[in-house]
Amino acid sequence: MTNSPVTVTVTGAAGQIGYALLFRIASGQLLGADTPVRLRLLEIPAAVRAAEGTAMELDDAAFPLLTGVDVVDDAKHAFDGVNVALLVGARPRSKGMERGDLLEANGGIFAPQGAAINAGAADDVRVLVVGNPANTNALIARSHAPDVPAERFTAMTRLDHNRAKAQLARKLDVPVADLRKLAIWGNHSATQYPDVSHAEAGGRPVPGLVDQSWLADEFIPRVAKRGAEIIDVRGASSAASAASAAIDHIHDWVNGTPADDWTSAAVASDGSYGVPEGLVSSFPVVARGGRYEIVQGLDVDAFSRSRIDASVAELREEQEAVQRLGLI
Ligand SMILES: NC(=O)c1ccc[n+]([C@@H]2O[C@H](COP(=O)([O-])OP(=O)(O)OC[C@H]3O[C@@H](n4cnc5c(N)ncnc54)[C@H](O)[C@@H]3O)[C@@H](O)[C@H]2O)c1
Ligand SMILES: O=C(O)C[C@H](O)C(=O)O
Repeated sequence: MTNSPVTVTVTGAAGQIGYALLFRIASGQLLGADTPVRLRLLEIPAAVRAAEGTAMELDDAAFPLLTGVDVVDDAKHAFDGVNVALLVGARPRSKGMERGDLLEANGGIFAPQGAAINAGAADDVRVLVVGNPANTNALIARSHAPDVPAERFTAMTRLDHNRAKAQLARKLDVPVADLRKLAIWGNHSATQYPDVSHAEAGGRPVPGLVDQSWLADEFIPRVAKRGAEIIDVRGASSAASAASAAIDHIHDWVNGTPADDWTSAAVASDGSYGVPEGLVSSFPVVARGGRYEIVQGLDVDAFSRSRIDASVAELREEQEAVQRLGLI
């Protein structure tokens, strides 16, 4: 990143994730304390006034790194010259819905946004899709942006990764900072596979520290269904934790992951680990030189294989569904 202002566009800026995200971006937590930021807030017309209220609060916070805030209701303007695009704006699910139920409702948002990114984004644009169903929305946006390298369209599974870390730390009674090499595979949905088979706690292999029944019957479903659990308990879907994970995802993409660790992100598959090329699937990834790269050469045992295959099968079904809807 340079020291000239970076343009960051946040869609759904008046929503609950937007409200938790914007102040952290403006304070420098997204890109670092030396990088000035220009914010673009995209909303639907009915929510523009609320976004303008948030822009007023951003002014009032007097962030030294914030060089300007624009509130807009058209995608073309929102993505003109954008360097970092956070596609949050979408309808969240309510109690009893699966994320797949949102496919049609939210799919229509991401085709025009992909086209607007294709038309106007900066050459170094990085896109993170947060709005659900995030993996397939990223696929839709990417398919309308043929001039942007596929690797620039990612979807968020960092919240799942962070949730997995928190659950494992609690089980082992260790600080989260002691944990390395967890991975989320597949879809950001209940089929996702939170994988600890390569994980370490304070340098010790995690598989020797937990039993398989805890992993299969408690840990995996707890992490995979945490979104629904939050909706049930909080009465609204995760917001501050989702914003925090979005900050982590972009921060690491730009600044790199630590040498002795990896993280998780949903990226365009290159066919690694048998995941069909092009699907936006979560993998263990490292960030080097401003690029996310899939960690290669990991052993995948039979249990992991069946979990990864199940989640990838769901991604293929979603891909076929949006093909039928004419969205890709
Ligand atoms: N990937 C993840 O880990 C993760 C985690 C939490 C939430 N989510 C998803 O993030 C999305 C947003 O959640 P939220 O709680 O902030 O919802 P919210 O309803 O509070 O806010 C969504 C905002 O998006 C706006 N919006 C709708 N269509 C738009 C469009 N075409 N362009 C711009 N803005 C538009 C709405 O006006 C609203 O202000 C949901 O899809 C939710 O399921 C994903
Ligand atoms: O679960 C949801 O619908 C919201 C979000 O994807 C989450 O994981 O919290």
